[in-house]
Amino acid sequence: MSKLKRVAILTSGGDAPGMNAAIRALTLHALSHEYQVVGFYGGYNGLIDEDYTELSAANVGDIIHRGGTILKSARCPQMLSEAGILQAANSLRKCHIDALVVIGGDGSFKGAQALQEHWQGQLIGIPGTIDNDINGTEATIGFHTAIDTALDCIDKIRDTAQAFERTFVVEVMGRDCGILAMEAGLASGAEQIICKELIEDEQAFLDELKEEMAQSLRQDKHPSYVLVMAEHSLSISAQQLADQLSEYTGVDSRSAILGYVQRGGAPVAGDRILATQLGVAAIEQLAMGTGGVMVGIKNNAITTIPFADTANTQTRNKDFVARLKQYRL
Ligand SMILES: Nc1ncnc2c1ncn2[C@@H]1O[C@H](COP(=O)(O)OP(=O)(O)OP(=O)(O)O)[C@@H](O)[C@H]1O
Ligand SMILES: O=P(O)(O)OC[C@H]1O[C@](O)(CO)[C@@H](O)[C@@H]1O
Repeated sequence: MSKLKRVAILTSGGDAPGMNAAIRALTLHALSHEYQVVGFYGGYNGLIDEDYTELSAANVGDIIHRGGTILKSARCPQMLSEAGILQAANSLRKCHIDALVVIGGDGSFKGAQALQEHWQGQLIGIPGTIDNDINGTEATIGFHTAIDTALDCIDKIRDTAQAFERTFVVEVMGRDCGILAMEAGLASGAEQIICKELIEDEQAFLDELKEEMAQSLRQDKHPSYVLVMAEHSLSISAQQLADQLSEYTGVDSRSAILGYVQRGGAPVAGDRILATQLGVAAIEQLAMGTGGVMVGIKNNAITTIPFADTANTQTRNKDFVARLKQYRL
C-alpha cells in the first residue's frame, strides 16, 4: 500500500462532456479510500497559481449529468517553459499533494510527463477530449457525446439540404484527427467523408470527389448530398470547398461549421460510464503505487499506457480507416 494521503485533480485542454462524471468518480472513490481530495481550477493555470478547492461528496453531487467541468479547463502556455513547470511542481509540494490526476488530451499528458521530472509524487492521466486522438484507449471521455451532437446537427442539415436540393459541407472538430468526422459521417450516412487519414494527395482526392459527386447528382432527380469534413483536413476552408463544388456540379452548395457546440451538452450514457470506470481505475492505480501512466479502456478492460506513448496514434488511426472502408456503403 502507498502512503497516499492527498490526491489532486485537474481538467486541462478542451473541455469534454463527461469530465464532471470523472471528477465525481475520482472524488467518491478516493474518499472511500479515506484520501483527501482537492481540485485545481483552470487546468495547469490553477496548479501554478495554487488556486484550488477541497472536494467532498457534497461538491460532486448533482454533476454526473452536466457538460463542461466544475473545475474549469484551460490551456496554459506557462507549462511550455521550464520556469512554469518548476512553478507547478513547487505548488504541488506547497499544497502537500501526494498524487495528481490529469484529465485531458495528449498535450495535457505531455505537461504531466514534464512535471514528473521535477516532482516525486504519483501522476495518473485520464483521457478526456472530444477528439478521441489518444493512443492506449478505444475511446476518450466526451467522444461519444460529441458524435451524437454532430449527428443531430447533420441530420437537421440533411433536412434542409433535401428540401432545397442543395449540397452541404459540414465541418466537424477533431483537431488533427479525423475519427470524429469518420464516425459522425458513417452514422449520418454522409455521401462523402473528408479527413487527413483518407487523403494522400489533396488535389487528386478533390478531383475524384468532385467527379463522383457530379455523377451521383446527375443520376438523382432530387439531389441532396452531405459531405462531412474534419477541421484542418484540407488547405481550403469548408466554404471554399462548397464554392468549388457549386461551380463543378452546378448544384448550389453551402457550408456549415459545427464548432464548439460539439464540446457542450449533457454527456451521453457511454461517456458517463467510461468516465466512472476510468475515475475508479485511476484511484486503484494510485492505491497500488502506480504513476506515470494514463488509464484507458480496450475490449472492455482497463489498460494503462505510459504518458510518453499516448500521442502515438498512427496504428490506431489505420485501424479506424480500415473499419470505415469496410462499412461505407
Ligand atoms: N509539450 C508540453 N510540455 C508541457 N506542457 C504541455 C505540453 N503540451 C501541452 N502542455 C500543457 O497541456 C495543456 C493542454 O494541451 P493541449 O492544448 O494540447 O490540449 P490537450 O490536452 O491535447 O486537449 P485537447 O486536444 O482535447 O484540447 C497546454 O495548454 C499546456 O499547459
Ligand atoms: O478551444 P480552442 O482552444 O479553440 O480549441 C479548439 C480545439 O479543441 C478541441 O475542441 C478539443 O481538442 C478540438 O477539437 C479543437 O480543434
